[in-house]
Amino acid sequence: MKSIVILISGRGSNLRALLDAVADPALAVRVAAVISNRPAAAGLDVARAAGVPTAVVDHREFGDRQTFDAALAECIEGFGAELVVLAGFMRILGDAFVRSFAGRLINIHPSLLPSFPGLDTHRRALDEGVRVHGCTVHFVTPALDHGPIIVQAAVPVLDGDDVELLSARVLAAEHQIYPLAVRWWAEGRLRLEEGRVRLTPPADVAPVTLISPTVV
Ligand SMILES: Nc1nc2c(c(=O)[nH]1)N[C@@H](CN(C=O)c1ccc(C(=O)N[C@@H](CCC(=O)O)C(=O)O)cc1)CN2
Ligand SMILES: NCC(=O)N[C@@H]1O[C@H](COP(=O)([O-])[O-])[C@@H](O)[C@H]1O
Repeated sequence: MKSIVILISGRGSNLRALLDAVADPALAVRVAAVISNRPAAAGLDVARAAGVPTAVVDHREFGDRQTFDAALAECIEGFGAELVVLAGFMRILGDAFVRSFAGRLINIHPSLLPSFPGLDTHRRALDEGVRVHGCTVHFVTPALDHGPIIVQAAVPVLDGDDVELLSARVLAAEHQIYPLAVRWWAEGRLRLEEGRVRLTPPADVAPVTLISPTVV
C-alpha cells in the first residue's frame, strides 16, 4: 500500500476528490495525513470526517520561509509518505524544500500552464479574453508553476462567464485529473526522470473538454 500526504490551505474540494478516489480498494493508496498551513482550513474538517490524521504547520508562526519549510518537511517526514500532493496549498516553497522532495512532490494549478502561473488565474484568463482555459497537474520545481507537466484538462470559456462560473468549471476538471495522476503514480507508471515526466504506458486520455456549463 503506497502512502501519500496531502497539503492544503483551504476548502479541500480536491482533497475530497482524492479521498473519494483512494477509497477504491483497487487503488492501493493510503492518505497518511492531511497537513494545512492554515488552522481554519475547512479541508481539515473534510479529512477528520474521513478519519484521516491531520496536522497544522501555521506559516504565521515562523519568522521566515526557510524555518517554515523546515518545520513542514519534518511534519511530512513524520508521516512517512512516498508522495506529497499539494491540493490548494497556497505557500511558495523554497528551493531546499523542493529539492528534498524532488520527484515526489506534485501540484494542481488552475490554468493550462505555462499560461497564467501564479494567482488569480481565472480573472486573468477572462481579462485576456482566452476561449480555452483549464488546469494542470505538474511536478513541483523551485520555479513557481513551471514544473514538468503530468496531465492537463481543457475547458471552454463561455459567453457570460465570470470568475465564479469559470472557476467552478475548471474545478470540476481538476477533480477528474488529480485522481488520475495519483492513480498513475500508485500504479508505478509515473516517474520524473532527469527533469522529464515518464508515463508508461502513455496516457490514453484526451484533454478533458467540458462543453456544457451545466456540468458544474
Ligand atoms: N516552489 C514552488 N512552490 C509552490 C509551487 C511551485 O510550483 N513551486 N506551486 C504552488 C501552488 N501555487 C499555484 O499552483 C501557488 C500557491 C501560492 C502562491 C503565492 O503567491 N502564495 C503567496 C501567499 C498567498 C496566500 O497565502 O494566500 C506566498 O507564498 O507568498 C502562488 C502559486 C505551491 N508552492
Ligand atoms: N496556485 C495554487 C492554486 O490556486 N490552487 C487552486 O486552489 C484551489 C483549491 O481548491 P480546493 O481547496 O477546493 O481544492 C484549486 O482550484 C487549485 O487549483
